[in-house]
This record gives sequence, structure tokens and C-alpha cells, in this order.
Amino acid sequence: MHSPTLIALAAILAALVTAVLHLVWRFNRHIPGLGFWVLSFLSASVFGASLLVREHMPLVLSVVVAQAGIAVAAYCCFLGGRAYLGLRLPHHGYATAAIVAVVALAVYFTVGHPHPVARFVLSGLVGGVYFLLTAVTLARGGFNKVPARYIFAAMVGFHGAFLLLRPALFGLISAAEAGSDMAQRISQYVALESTVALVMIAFGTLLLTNEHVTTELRHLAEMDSLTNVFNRRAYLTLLDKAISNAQRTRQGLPVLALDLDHFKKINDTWGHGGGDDVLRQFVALAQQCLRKEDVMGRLGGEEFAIFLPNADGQGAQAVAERLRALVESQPLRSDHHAIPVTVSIGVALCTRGDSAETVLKRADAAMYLAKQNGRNRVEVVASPVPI
Ligand SMILES: Nc1nc2c(ncn2[C@@H]2O[C@H](COP(=O)(O)OP(=O)(O)OP(=O)(O)O)[C@@H](O)[C@H]2O)c(=O)[nH]1
Repeated sequence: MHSPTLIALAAILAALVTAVLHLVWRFNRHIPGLGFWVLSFLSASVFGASLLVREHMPLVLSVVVAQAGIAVAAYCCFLGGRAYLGLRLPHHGYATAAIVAVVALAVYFTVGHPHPVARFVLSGLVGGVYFLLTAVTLARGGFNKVPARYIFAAMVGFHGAFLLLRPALFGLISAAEAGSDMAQRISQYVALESTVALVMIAFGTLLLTNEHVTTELRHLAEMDSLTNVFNRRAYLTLLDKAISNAQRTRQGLPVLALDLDHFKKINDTWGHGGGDDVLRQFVALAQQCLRKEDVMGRLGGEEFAIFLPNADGQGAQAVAERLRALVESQPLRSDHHAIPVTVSIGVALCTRGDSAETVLKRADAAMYLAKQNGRNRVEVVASPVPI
């Protein structure tokens, strides 16, 4: 391990990672946090480049670039973590003040009262704190069974702790004779850790980017884009799972089939855009009547379905009636017009041996009965063999 070689390697890697992440960011600007992470690696690259040419730079300039480089890289990494999790960004005043103070002190310990040890302590201070804060932020955000966050938080946390603990290592260096094997070995470990941390944090960043894109694709594949509830395919899959769970635990599982009344007339009167507004607001209203675990899907056009895990027939009928009354009492809006809307609802209970298709068929039959009986009604189909 040769320190100058490791430093050159780290500088080249930082520049390469910055270029790659910048390209990824250019094509995925909507990924939260990615822009900050590009800035973080850019700052690390400037720091790495300054180490390579520091022999040819005035000492004070190389100190300023190095101190600011580490601190800005860590702060941008922290901002990236918060943005990724959708958290509010902090006021930049605190970080700016901390970075300016550290750089000013480093300049003082370069020209006013030269003290390399003090400069070394300072260089890890702001960086260490912000890398650790990044790890804590990601951990607090909930790992959500996402391994990418574990890796990122672990790497960033380790690097932050290492930056803060470096002074202890430097204590060993000062204890050892300057230029001794020990001092050289520790400075090699410092360079090696920076190189490994750089690669691992870059890897973590790409994993998080991938996680975001995967989640987005899954959302697109499973959700109805107009109303943001599950589409038919995803809803049927979830209902099948819920049925097998209900059969195993012997809990009730009512299914509601919902169909807006005379929706064609709404479209004809208010246009397709007006109809779309009604569909969106209807879903928002329906969700006011549901619990967190209830699942709603759009089966097509103006047809929806809801299943209510762990509810019984009476409970389901009460929910359906509440929903029906709410929709009737609250005209939906499009372009400042109030559009009166009603809904017909059929309720069926899952029975032994049911599949998603069969229970939905019965709920649908009940819903058609509600249409036949005058619309704006709830009909419940009797279930002969409960679960
Ligand atoms: N705006 C809008 N309309 C849709 C969408 N999907 C289907 N529709 C319309 O929904 C209407 C459904 O009409 P019908 O099946 O005749 O039912 P209805 O008029 O609600 O009558 P009943 O169900 O008997 O009360 C059709 O005019 C479809 O064009 C959509 O995504 N947006």
C-alpha cells in the first residue's frame, strides 16, 4: 500500500463516480436526493484533485480546498439522504456557519499559528458529523425491508465515525516518530479507508437510485393512474391473498362492488374531463369511509371494488351505507360546477372455496340488484357457507 498511489486512485475513482452519477441524474432528475449526491461526489473529486496537486499549490489554498471539500461533500450527502426520504431540508445557515468556521480556523492553524495536528482534527469534524447524521436519517426513515438503505447507512455511518476518530489515530502518529513505519502505516489506512468508503457510498447511491426506480415501476404496474387505487390485476392478486389468509385465520372478508349511477350521462353532460374529476373525487370520498387495512381497486370504467379484512357482514353493510350516503350528500366538483353523483353497492361475504373472481361475481350480482331496485342503494347477498 503506497499512500500517493491510493490518493491518486481515490481521486480518479471520485471523478469517475461523479461522472457516472451525473449521467444517471441527467436521465433521472426526478429521483429525490440524487442531485445532492452528485454534488457530494463532485466536492469529493475536487478534494481528491487538490490532494494530487497540493505540491504545486500554495499551502493555504490546498488547506481551504481540503477542509471545505470534505465538509461540503458530507453536508450534500446529508441533504441527499433527507431529500430521498422526502424530509424537509434544513436551513443551510447552520452548515454554512460551521463550514466557514472550520475553514477559517484551518487557515489560522496554517498561517497564524501553524499546527498540522489541529488542522487534521478540524478536517474530520464537520464531515464526520454530517456523514453520521446521514446514516441516522436513513435509519430513522425506516429501512422498509430495503437492503440498499442498510448498505448506504452502514457505509456512511462507518465513514463518519472514522472521520471523527481519526484524531485518535493521529495521536498514535504523533506518538510515533515522524516518518516511522507506524506513522506511514496509519496514513496508508486513512487513504485506504477513504478509497473504500468512496466506492461503497457510490455503490449505495446507485442501489438507492435503483430502489427508487423499481418502486416507481411497481407503482406504475399496480396502480390506476387516474384514481391512484389498485388496478384490476393488482386488486385481484391482493384479494386472492386476503381470501387465503381469511380462510386460514377464519376471519370474515366482505367484498363491496361499487358502480357510479348514470355515469354515461355525467360524461355526456360534463365531458370526459368532468367524468374523470368525478372518478377521482369519488375515490377520495370513499377512502374517508375506509380503515387503513381496507383495499380499494378500480376494476374498469366507473366500477370499483373494496375488500374489508377482518370485518363481518353487518360491518360491511354499515360501511357501504355510510359511503353511499356520503356520496349522495356531497356533490362532486368539476370546473366550479357541482355534479350530483350517486353510487350503487353490492356486498358479498367470502365463503369457503371462494376465489377473487367468484366472490366478486356475487358482489357484482348484488350491485346489479341495487341498480334494478332503483340505484343509489346497498344490496347484500346472503352467503350460505361462511368461511
Ligand atoms: N370520464 C371517464 N369515463 C369513463 C372512463 N371509463 C369508462 N367511462 C365511461 O363510463 C360510462 C359507463 O356507462 P354505462 O356502463 O352505460 O353505465 P352508467 O351510465 O353508469 O349506467 P348505470 O351503471 O346503469 O347506472 C361510459 O360512458 C364510459 O365511456 C374513464 O376513465 N373516464
